[in-house]
Amino acid sequence: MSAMLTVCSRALRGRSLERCISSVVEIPKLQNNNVENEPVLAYRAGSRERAELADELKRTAAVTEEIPIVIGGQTIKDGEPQYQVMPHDHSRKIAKFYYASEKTIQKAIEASVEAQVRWDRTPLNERIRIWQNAAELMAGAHRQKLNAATMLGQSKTVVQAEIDSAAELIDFFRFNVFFLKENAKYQPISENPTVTRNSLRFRGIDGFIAAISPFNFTAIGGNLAYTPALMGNGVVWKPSDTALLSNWRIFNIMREAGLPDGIVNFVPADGPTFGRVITTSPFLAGINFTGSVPTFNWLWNEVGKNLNLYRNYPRLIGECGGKNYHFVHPSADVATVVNASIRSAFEYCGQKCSACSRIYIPKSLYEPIKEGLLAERAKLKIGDPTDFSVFTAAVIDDKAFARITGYINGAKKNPKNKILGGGEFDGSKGYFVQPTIIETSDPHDKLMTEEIFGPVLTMYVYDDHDVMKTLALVGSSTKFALTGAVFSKDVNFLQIALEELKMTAGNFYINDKSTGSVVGQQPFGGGRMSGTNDKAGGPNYVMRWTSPQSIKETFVPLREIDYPYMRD
Ligand SMILES: NC(=O)c1ccc[n+]([C@@H]2O[C@H](COP(=O)([O-])OP(=O)(O)OC[C@H]3O[C@@H](n4cnc5c(N)ncnc54)[C@H](O)[C@@H]3O)[C@@H](O)[C@H]2O)c1
Ligand SMILES: N[C@@H](CCC=O)C(=O)O
Repeated sequence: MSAMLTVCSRALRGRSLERCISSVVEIPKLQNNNVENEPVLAYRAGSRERAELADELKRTAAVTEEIPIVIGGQTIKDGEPQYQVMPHDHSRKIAKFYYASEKTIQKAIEASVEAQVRWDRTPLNERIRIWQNAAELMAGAHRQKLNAATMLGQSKTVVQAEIDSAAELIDFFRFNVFFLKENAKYQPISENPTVTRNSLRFRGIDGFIAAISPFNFTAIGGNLAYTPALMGNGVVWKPSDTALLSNWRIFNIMREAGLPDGIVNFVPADGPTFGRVITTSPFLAGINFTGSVPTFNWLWNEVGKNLNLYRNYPRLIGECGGKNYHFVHPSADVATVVNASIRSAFEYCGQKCSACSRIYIPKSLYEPIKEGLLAERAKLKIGDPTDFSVFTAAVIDDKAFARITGYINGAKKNPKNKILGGGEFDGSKGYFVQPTIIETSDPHDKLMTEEIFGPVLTMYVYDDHDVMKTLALVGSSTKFALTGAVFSKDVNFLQIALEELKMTAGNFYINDKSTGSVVGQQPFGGGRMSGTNDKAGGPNYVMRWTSPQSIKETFVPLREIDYPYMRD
């Protein structure tokens, strides 16, 4: 229906209960809705995808790509150059970029605020078309460019890149469109639409959204910046220094897909400088953050301090760290526990927010599980991620290397802790830390309670008859509640665990590893200090980025003030 304003002349002559004007509100007609997860390609020897990836890896590794700041379509090269290096070979620079100055960040804010007004008027169908184009480009022509940048820049093996920078990224783009359409189906009740018509429309939020993304998932950068944009917002995107190249490729795909300049502005910057400028802007409408607890706490505190400055209450969405657990019951299947724990703890060097880093094992299963974990750990090949036989590569940077090895060195000195496997590291060529398994006698040791974010798995062995007491420790010993898994063949126990562990994980797995959530299948996010649990990949996430407006239109003139009972 096109927007109409037809004035009824008879009504204007004063005849009551007559339709006066027609509706001016257009409810968008959105095409039929269906969606499926992007298939994960296998990269078997001789496959087309493997050959295409090999070419792209060569092309990407051959140059140091120069990445500018982009504001309103204008490219800027501000300040001292910075470099993104390959974590597994840190002498090799993969990208050169620039930290935006305070003035440049301010300029990006102004461009986003201005663009938001225009963009919010762009019909939903037009926005959806751009997102669908982008998903097709990511799935086809640019898939291997995204994967190559993620493998070389963030040191991911092919399977870890494919599930992230291909499948999950594409899924975010397709599913957010799907959820937007599903949510748009709801229109409020209109009891008699010829007299009064009620409607609800999605608006962006006036101001700008700051998207601040982590290094460990290319897809998360894309989701944090572009889901607010889909919903009609202007965005200032600060990518992580150590994921710049892959994030830059997303930015360019969105331009190619047809996103107008200025809606998302690409602003690499020093974290605290960026944080200070955005939290002191009156136009701050929201922060879409994924990263560590200290950074999110800092941002939250700054927003609190500046509350009187803002035009809106800024929405604070923060998905943070975890101390994810595997809890093993005496009835568990040992092989599943071993394989799931190795994958969860050591894939991508334990640098998934969902990685298992503590495991509770009953005494009765101690020997087979310990032996299994150590045997499998010893087989893992660590090295250059472009070598297809490698299980995992290097940790992201020198800071991560220092933090993780600090925990390992601390464990070596503590008599309560015993390194059972691994414990070696070498940062001379790349930031390599061997997958490490530690046994502790103290369930409150920092190895069992703090986020390490590296390839370190700590086990605590409990007496079988203390199973309930140990279950209680899972939630009481740490402030995090992101992911967790319980392994058991005893249905009664699983039912108890489901209740006892309810608040210990936003993503809870039964007889499966704590990692590997899929968009649309396991919407992701944790509670307690693991974040605001807005469930990326779920139906409500898009709704966090709209400020909906309720509209009531009345088509008949109002002729009196008194109510009928007053005349009875
Ligand atoms: N819950 C989830 O969904 C989820 C997903 C991925 C990662 N994570 C968490 O992210 C962390 C790892 O990522 P990281 O090392 O990139 O985290 P980080 O907190 O160091 O950095 C995240 C982003 O914040 C920026 N930043 C740093 N200080 C800032 C400041 N004062 N103001 C504004 N921005 C600032 C960084 O430059 C980066 O872009 C882990 O704790 C992990 O568990 C959580
Ligand atoms: N989707 C990821 C979590 C993202 C955090 O780093 C998983 O469940 O493995």
